[in-house]
Amino acid sequence: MAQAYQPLTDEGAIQYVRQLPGLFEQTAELVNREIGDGNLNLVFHIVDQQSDKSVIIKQALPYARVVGESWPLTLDRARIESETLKKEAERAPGLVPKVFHYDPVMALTVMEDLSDHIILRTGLIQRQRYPRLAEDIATFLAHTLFFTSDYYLDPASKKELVRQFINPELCNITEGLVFTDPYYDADTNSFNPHIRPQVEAIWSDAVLKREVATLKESFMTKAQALLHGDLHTGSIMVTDSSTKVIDPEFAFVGPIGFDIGAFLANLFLSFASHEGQPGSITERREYQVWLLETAQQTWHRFEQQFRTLWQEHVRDEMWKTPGYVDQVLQEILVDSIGFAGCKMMRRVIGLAPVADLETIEDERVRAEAERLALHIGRECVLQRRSITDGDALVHLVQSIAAQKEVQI
Ligand SMILES: Nc1ncnc2c1ncn2[C@@H]1O[C@H](COP(=O)(O)OP(=O)(O)O)[C@@H](O)[C@H]1O
Ligand SMILES: CSC[C@H]1O[C@H](OP(=O)(O)O)[C@H](O)[C@@H]1O
Repeated sequence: MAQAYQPLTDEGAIQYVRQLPGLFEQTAELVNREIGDGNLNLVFHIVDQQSDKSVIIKQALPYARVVGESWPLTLDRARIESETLKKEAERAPGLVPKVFHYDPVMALTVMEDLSDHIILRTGLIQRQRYPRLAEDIATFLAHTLFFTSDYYLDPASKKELVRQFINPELCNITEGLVFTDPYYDADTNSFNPHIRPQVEAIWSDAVLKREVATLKESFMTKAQALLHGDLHTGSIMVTDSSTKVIDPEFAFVGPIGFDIGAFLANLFLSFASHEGQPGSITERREYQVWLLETAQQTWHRFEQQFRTLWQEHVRDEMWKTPGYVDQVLQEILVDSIGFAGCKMMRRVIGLAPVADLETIEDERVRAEAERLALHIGRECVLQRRSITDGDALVHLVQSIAAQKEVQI
């Protein structure tokens, strides 16, 4: 075990897992590849060529990988990630990778290798359909969020949970990159020059910015439940029959709608991207229908499961008042749609774009998809309070896409 933090080399990662009890035989022929493709961390894939047994080591760097050493970042995010994965495994068994080992000094987690899965975003770009996706994500959301909220936990345990998952540096990234930088001419922004008029319209839209300001305040103050904190389609790995949620280093106790909104936003970003991805119009339209059905089903099944958990477990007598759960769920839906809107606009205007849009090679074609994403994002923020169910949400997205001239 290392006495001081150091980033692992390829060989160091092999030596590290070799000395951990219970993982590999002494005779194991270990090979290693660094496969990290995210913005922040190192990820090593280590395989025993004799037995085919494999593990993943994820190690935090003391800075944000995408920017470099000029952006220092806490190593505590590795603790947040491993402790969140363990909590999620208790409440949503089978939907997260197993944690084998966590090392606070090396800021690393050794976990189950999910290389038989692919990153959902990649699957969506390839227009794959995942029959279990809506149900599994709804289950993950309903269970992880309900059981870490005041609706279930006693007040002292809930406040201890808030303390355990104080995550100021990672929250600060979201506060900046999601809720502030896209709304002015920030240095961190990076967008397609063909959409500058639409981006400038957003910068000067005071009505929109007041609504985003409200959502930012909710993100910072509404300590409802332990969130994953970054539930985009790059944080979900899938096969036809399995769904796993990875990468909860942005976890903290925040508004329930933030996780739901992140997932919906990324389905809608994929929806917009298929305006510009290659393929016949029929193929693309049919896939867009599947994406919207998945969004609708995710909300529908989340709501049903959350209601069931509420009926069985809600703790406080006042919250058993008839109609209160309906009010709570309506507020969660409105928050989710608002956060979804912000999450869409940040991926078009700000740092850290998404491959769904970036893989559209022709930048004029990409601009059309990006304008649609901005338009959906803006309307989600502005119209969120008038939406009462998943059907109405899907209808909103469809009606925006159906407009011939997309104007912001
Ligand atoms: N448990 C795992 N099994 C297999 N591959 C993984 C696993 N965890 C991460 N990866 C791979 O590493 C990549 C980066 O991981 P991620 O946790 O998203 O890192 P970051 O925090 O830097 O974004 C993922 O996109 C995925 O390809
Ligand atoms: C400088 S961090 C940018 C961006 O990256 C994170 O995503 P991931 O760790 O999955 O790559 C998060 O969404 C941050 O906002």
